[in-house]
Amino acid sequence: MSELLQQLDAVLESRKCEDDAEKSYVASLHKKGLNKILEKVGEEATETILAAKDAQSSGDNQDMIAETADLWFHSMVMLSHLGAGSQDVLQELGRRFGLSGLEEKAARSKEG
Ligand SMILES: N=c1c2ncn([C@@H]3O[C@H](COP(=O)(O)OP(=O)(O)OP(=O)(O)O)[C@@H](O)[C@H]3O)c2ncn1[C@@H]1O[C@H](COP(=O)(O)O)[C@@H](O)[C@H]1O
Repeated sequence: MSELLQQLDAVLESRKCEDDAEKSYVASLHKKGLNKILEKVGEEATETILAAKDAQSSGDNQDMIAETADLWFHSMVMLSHLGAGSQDVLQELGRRFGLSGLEEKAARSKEG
């Protein structure tokens, strides 16, 4: 699965050199710039929340899964636009793996 994210990262990166925004959605986002990309991330986050509420009442997860894919994808475009990638996020999740969220929070408040 991480291989798929890596492949998608490479495609997103290559779209920075694609001049024809008519041919590529990702190139069009890179060209419009960070504000447009962030607008899409916010829009997809809202759509994911609404789809999750619908999934709870209908018992059908399909739309929620599709909206989450849109959110992940646009977040990956954001990372790529700023010179980061999904592997950086996976590394951070790996670092946190097995570390209880409550323990981590308690350690943070002791530090502060
Ligand atoms: N995974 C995706 C992906 N997911 C969603 N989308 C596009 O995201 C767009 C925005 O979704 P919306 O539901 O908001 O659609 P919309 O209302 O038409 O969008 P706006 O007019 O508001 O911009 C749609 O056009 C979707 O097709 C994606 N576009 C591309 N990819 C991947 O990125 C690769 C490169 O894409 P291109 O750069 O277009 O070749 C593709 O091969 C795919 O692997």
